[in-house]
Parts: sequence; C-alpha cells; structure tokens
Amino acid sequence: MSVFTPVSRPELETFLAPYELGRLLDFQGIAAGTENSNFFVSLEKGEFVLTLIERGPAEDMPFFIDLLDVLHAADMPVPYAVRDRDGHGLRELCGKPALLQPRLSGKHVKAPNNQHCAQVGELQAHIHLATRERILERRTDRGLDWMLDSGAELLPGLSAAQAALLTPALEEIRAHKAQILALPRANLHADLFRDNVMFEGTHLTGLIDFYNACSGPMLYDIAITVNDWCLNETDGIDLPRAQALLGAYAALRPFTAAEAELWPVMLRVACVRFWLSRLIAAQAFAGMDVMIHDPSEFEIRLAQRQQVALKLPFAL
Ligand SMILES: Nc1ncnc2c1ncn2[C@@H]1O[C@H](COP(=O)(O)OP(=O)(O)OP(=O)(O)O)[C@@H](O)[C@H]1O
Ligand SMILES: N[C@@H](CCO)C(=O)O
Repeated sequence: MSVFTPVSRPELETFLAPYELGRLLDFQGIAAGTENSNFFVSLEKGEFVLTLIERGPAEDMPFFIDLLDVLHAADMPVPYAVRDRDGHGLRELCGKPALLQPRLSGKHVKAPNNQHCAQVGELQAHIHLATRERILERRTDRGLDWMLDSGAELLPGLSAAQAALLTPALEEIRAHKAQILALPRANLHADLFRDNVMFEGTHLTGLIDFYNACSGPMLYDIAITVNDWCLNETDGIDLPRAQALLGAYAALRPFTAAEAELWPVMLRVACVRFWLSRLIAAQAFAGMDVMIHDPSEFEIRLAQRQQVALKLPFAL
C-alpha cells in the first residue's frame, strides 16, 4: 500500500489538537494513492483526509492551498485546507508538509457513461472559467521541457518498438512547443483521471488530488481528461463519451480555432506525459510495496492516437 510515511496515534493526536475538531476516533492509511501518503481521519466533529506531501517542493504548497480556496469559494466540489485555531492550513507532520481536508462523499467510477463524462467536462470548464482571468501561476514540473529531457534519458532503455513510438512523439512536442504555449491558459488540474473524481450515481460529488495542478494551456488539461475518461475497449477514444465531455465543456467555454487545430497533437502530448512519468515511477519503486500504474497503458494509448477521428467542436 502507498503510505510512504507511517504516523503513530500519539503523533496524530498532537498534530490534530489545534484544529479543535474533537477527539480522534479512528484513522487508517489509504492504499490507493501513488504519490502522497493519505489517511482517513475520523474526528468527533467530522470525517477528514490527512495528506502528507511526499513529492515536489514544499514552496508549492501555498499555491495548492490558494487554488483550492478559489475553487471552493466558487462552489466547486473540491477539498480545501482546514485551518487550525491560528489560521494555519499548511502544517508539518513527521517532517513532511501536511494538510487536513474534508472527506468528500461518493465513489470513483471505473466505467463512466455519457452523463458522467458530461459532468466532468462541465466541471473542468468551470475550473478554467473561474481561474483564467486571475491565473495563479505555477509552472508544472512535468511540462514540455521535462518530457523532452526525460524522454531522451529513457530512450536508450526502451525496446525498438517503444523507441519508434516515442521518438516521433518527442519530435512533435519540440516542433509544436511554441504553438502549444501560446494557447489560451488558465489553472489546470492536470491529473483529472477517474480515480480523482467521486460520484454518487451520476452526480459528481468530488474532485480531489490537485498536487499536479499548475498554470498552462486549457487544452492540455482536457486532453489528459479525455485520454482517461473516454476510452473504448482497445484504448482508442470512445466517440459518444468524448463528444459528451467536449460538448458540455464547449457549452461553457467554446474552443478556439487554434485549439481545434492542435487537438490531435495535444492528445499525444498528454499520453507522452503519463507514459514517461509511469516509466520513471516503475523504475523508482520497483520491488517496493507501492502502487504502480502500468506504463504500457499510455504506450498503447499513444499508439492509438496516431490517427484521431474526433474533431474538437468549435464555432467559426
Ligand atoms: N478529500 C477526500 N475525500 C475523500 N476521499 C479522498 C480525499 N482525498 C483522498 N481521498 C481518497 O484517497 C485516495 C488517494 O488520494 P489521492 O488521489 O489524492 O492520492 P495520490 O497519492 O496523490 O494518488 P494519485 O496521484 O495516484 O492519484 C483517493 O483515491 C480517494 O479514495
Ligand atoms: N494519474 C497519474 C498518477 C498521479 O499523477 C497516473 O495515472 O499515472
């Protein structure tokens, strides 16, 4: 299971006291995460999730907290840092940056339908609309330059078939970098996968795990989302679900002509990002008791996105 930092009950009780949320009733590590240590925490005054940040610079934490405050204030179903009696949302536990957030209700959906996808598209448009006029700047640590550098480092260790897939994909990123960076920007979740969204029935009740959030091209965020939510049985794009997601998004934030043109490229860029990060994680955590996502899923998706039949809806 992926709790990288174990926490003892006395340590947790000391940490929780300044929140004044009553006695600690129960807590347990959450196996599902791959990047941070998470715990469900039951207190007399409610249910919470404690996160210890394991990756990335601690200087970025105020960005995540500020972004969640903006989205929470705009009534989106996101967690936010609960403040202690001194007003601190970001604290420290076991030497790691730590925050306590409300536990959101609902369950992850593995096999989404059109309605689920439409709600996801709508929420993503709301996030972009709520932030694009006052973007909170954060450069992603897994951006285009990171893809080019890590891709080059990983290439010698790949099979000939993998290298034949990755090499032109990296070339494409290099060739389109300026155009991509010129696309309309906002704050992005940048990891809007099925395992970061909760539903009750077809009602979206929560979007979590903002630790990859950043500022950047909105189209990149949408490509990441479509690549996970709208898959058919061979990892190609399921057209009805993709149309539901993109249609709901575009009803709130119409796409531009430049976005429509770069759409197929962006779907491939979004595959490269997760193929590489998963390859790196698989190497780093090999043999350890840590949940690892299968890198080959994104290798297959990248192969499937060489031809893209799905057009982005946009008004001329
Ligand atoms: N605020 C929350 N409310 C309810 N459940 C939560 C909340 N935060 C986290 N969880 C649960 O904990 C699990 C792991 O959390 P999260 O996705 O943030 O971890 P992670 O290590 O960043 O994982 P990954 O990056 O692989 O998605 C989630 O799948 C969800 O089940
Ligand atoms: N959602 C990511 C893990 C967290 O960034 C993946 O599936 O590779």
